[in-house]
Amino acid sequence: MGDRIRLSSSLLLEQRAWQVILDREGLEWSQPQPPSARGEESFSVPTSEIIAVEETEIDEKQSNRRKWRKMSKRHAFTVYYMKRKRPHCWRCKEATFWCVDEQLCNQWIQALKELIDSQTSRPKRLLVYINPFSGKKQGQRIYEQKVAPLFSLASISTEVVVTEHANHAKDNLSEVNLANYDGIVCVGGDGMFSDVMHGLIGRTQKDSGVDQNDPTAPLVPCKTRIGIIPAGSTDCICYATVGINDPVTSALHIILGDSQPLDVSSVHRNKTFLKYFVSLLGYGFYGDVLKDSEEKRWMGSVRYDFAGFKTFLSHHYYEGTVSFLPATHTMGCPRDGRSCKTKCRVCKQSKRQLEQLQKFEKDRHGYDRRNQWHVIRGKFLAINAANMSCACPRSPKGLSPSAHLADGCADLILVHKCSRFNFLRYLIRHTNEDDQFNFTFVEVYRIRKFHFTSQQLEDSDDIHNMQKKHFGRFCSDQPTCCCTFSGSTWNCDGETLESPAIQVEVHCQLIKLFARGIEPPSKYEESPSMVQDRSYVGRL
Ligand SMILES: CCCCCCCCCCCCC/C=C/[C@@H](O)[C@H](COP(=O)(O)O)NC(C)=O
Ligand SMILES: Nc1ncnc2c1ncn2[C@@H]1O[C@H](COP(=O)(O)OP(=O)(O)O)[C@@H](O)[C@H]1O
Ligand SMILES: [Ca+2]
Repeated sequence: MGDRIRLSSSLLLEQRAWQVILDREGLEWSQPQPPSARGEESFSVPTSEIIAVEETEIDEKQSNRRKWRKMSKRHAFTVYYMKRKRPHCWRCKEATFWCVDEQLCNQWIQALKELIDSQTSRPKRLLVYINPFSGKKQGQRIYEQKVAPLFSLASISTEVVVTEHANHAKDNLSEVNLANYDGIVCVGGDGMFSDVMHGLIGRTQKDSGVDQNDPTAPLVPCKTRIGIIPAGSTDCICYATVGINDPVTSALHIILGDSQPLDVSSVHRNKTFLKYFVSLLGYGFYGDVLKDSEEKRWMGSVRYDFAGFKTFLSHHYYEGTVSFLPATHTMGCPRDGRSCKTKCRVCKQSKRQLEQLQKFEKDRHGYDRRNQWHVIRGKFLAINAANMSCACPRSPKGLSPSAHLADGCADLILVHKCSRFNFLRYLIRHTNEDDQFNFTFVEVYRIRKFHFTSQQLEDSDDIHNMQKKHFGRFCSDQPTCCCTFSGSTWNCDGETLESPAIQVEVHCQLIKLFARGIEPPSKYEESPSMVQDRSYVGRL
């Protein structure tokens, strides 16, 4: 839309006349002479929050109403826009404006359409993957009833794939023509997102000739954004990037073309790529909870409560060595209370400084005096690497409340062996305002890379080294070693991963989501209150 477009007309809304103005900034309507009893009434919707405009069909009943009979011809258009219902929760609202003649009505529709088209970050074609078995098995219903009508209102064309097996989305993404789509949408939980993300990252690396098995290879960032329609059991990734697990809100973030960069961490064992994660990589407690709950899938999301209780009672600890490279490129730290918000400055600055640091390291062939690895040997109840806060309905502040979405760091949380009572106190602090890191048995570090080796593997390595010396065999070089270990399992974004030794590296802003991070509360207060409070989709 050109700068020249500015419309200003007197139009009817809810049987009252309003002065309505449209310019590049957005749409505004106010009472020309505010009745003193009501006070001044004025409403505005920024361009970035206008969803669609449609010519309004006028039914007989409406047109026969006395008020409308005064108008020679009955022409109206409806504007659909986003409204903040409560913090982080968005809805699609509508306002119908009546015009004196057809020409004026068309002029308004045309101008609004041009304005919407000028929003180039909005997707027009989406590839949608639905896991019909996520969470309460409502994925398909949620998509068809709450999301598809909004996509069609916003003139977005979709290709929908209902998955038939695990890894279906991942396999499919290795062959589709990505140029045909402006984004990928996954309907499901964290596991479904993981499938889609692995497909997209794997595809991008393959197309760019990058070998994912090489732990030192710089990965190529993915251009296509991913949208998450939450329909899973935990929905941590959606909750921590949007602030709520609500399908309509997520659909609106997609439609309005939001973009939130996200760090992705890679997990390798020696020269073998194992997995990526964006939220949690957890060994010990969270790994055991996940492994136990996988056998109880039929229970739905309560499986986590059962498995959580059982795992808590079993109180297993695991011995091993953690070594990590602390992040020196960021001004944030895990206990500074500066949580990641929309357009986060910590993330922006960290990315810039990380690029400088990486250039410096490259010039010096990896050598940097600050690159000091820390080594901690111990008995751990839990080892958690949180790439983001990991907030979810079970823990609204998350495992690491001040972790950032896009700073190139993860927060490494080490929970040392302690009494059951103390571990319970630690867990409970995930659900209240108290600092869960304020315990002598808990350590937390902001890191770029970390390694873990279980005690059993270290011991068997010693034996193997001896064997190698005497017999020339060395089986622990293999990713799937012939030995069995009584170690824990990794919980990698809700997917189980078995490996007694891993190397993890954070890749700053490797992917982008249709989201905008956590909006500060002031945004909700700014949201316009509406004359016409009919929700288009809220009732569905
Ligand atoms: C006594 C009180 C105990 C309260 C403990 C609260 C801690 C809750 C922390 C939640 C863990 C967040 C990490 C998210 C993991 C998901 O990826 C994963 C899989 O989610 P999905 O089923 O795919 O949606 N879910 C779980 C529970 O491991
Ligand atoms: N049609 C399917 N049948 C079985 N498993 C599937 C199907 N589609 C996807 N999956 C797998 O289901 C797992 C869990 O999915 P997710 O959406 O996270 O549900 P939940 O939140 O209930 O765990 C994912 O690992 C995904 O690969
Ligand atoms: Ca991060």
